[in-house]
Amino acid sequence: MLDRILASKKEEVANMVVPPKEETVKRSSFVDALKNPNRSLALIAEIKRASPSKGIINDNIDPVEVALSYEKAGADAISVLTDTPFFKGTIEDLIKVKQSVSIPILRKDFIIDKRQIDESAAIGADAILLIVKALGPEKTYHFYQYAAECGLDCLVEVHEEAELKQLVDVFVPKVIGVNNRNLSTFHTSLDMTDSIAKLVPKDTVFISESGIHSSEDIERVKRQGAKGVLVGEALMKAETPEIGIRQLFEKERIAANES
Ligand SMILES: O=P(O)(O)OC[C@@H](O)[C@@H](O)c1c[nH]c2ccccc12
Repeated sequence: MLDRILASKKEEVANMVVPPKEETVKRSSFVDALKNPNRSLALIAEIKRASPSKGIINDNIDPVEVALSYEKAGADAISVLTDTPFFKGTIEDLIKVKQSVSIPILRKDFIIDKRQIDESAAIGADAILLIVKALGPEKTYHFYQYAAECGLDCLVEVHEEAELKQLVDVFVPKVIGVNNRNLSTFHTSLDMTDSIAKLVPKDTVFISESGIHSSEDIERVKRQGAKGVLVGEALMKAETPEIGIRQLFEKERIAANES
């Protein structure tokens, strides 16, 4: 599946027109937000209408309303899918969300070309996702540096131990995420967080991404060493985004009440 997405992205990029840089964008630091979370674990709450693995998740949303609810419920950052063919997200979603909240925005897409980094800066993203499996470690490094020149932070995503080992031989990013979902097979297991956690360099913020549905899952990845989580489906399917976030961090509230 990743191959299909990347092939479609290649075509998209060939036809893209990068919008002019918006000088008035006020960037907010993704890295700082993750380092100073509102809870014992940072929450990146995702706006995701659909995915190739789950089909339609929740098509009936106003991304601005969801973003405002995420911010109000104490999310530390918001991830906005901007890929249209596979995830039903749009660049307009990100532009509107950035204009409505003050917490940092991660552009979630498949970045394979530097011009998409220019575009991300122009539309107001604060950070971008770089997928090591799609880029390889060297290109990930070059894109990471170029993003920094554009004022953007990166979430560098790995899935396997070997990928992480190759990556840290080249450079150590400030934020590394493990995708608990294999993008080729869609198999999802929180065991991935466990195996990757052991290899993440000490000063790197470590994020567990995908397949997190309950407060038990949150406690589990926290025990495994994650400093943050990226959650989409569980929040998009909750009665409201606030209720979803409250339920995810229920154990934490109980612990706080008891002490
Ligand atoms: O909806 P979930 O299982 O909570 O997952 C969110 C996020 O981790 C997932 O959307 C994601 C992680 N890495 C990606 C790369 C591309 C597209 C999507 C993703």
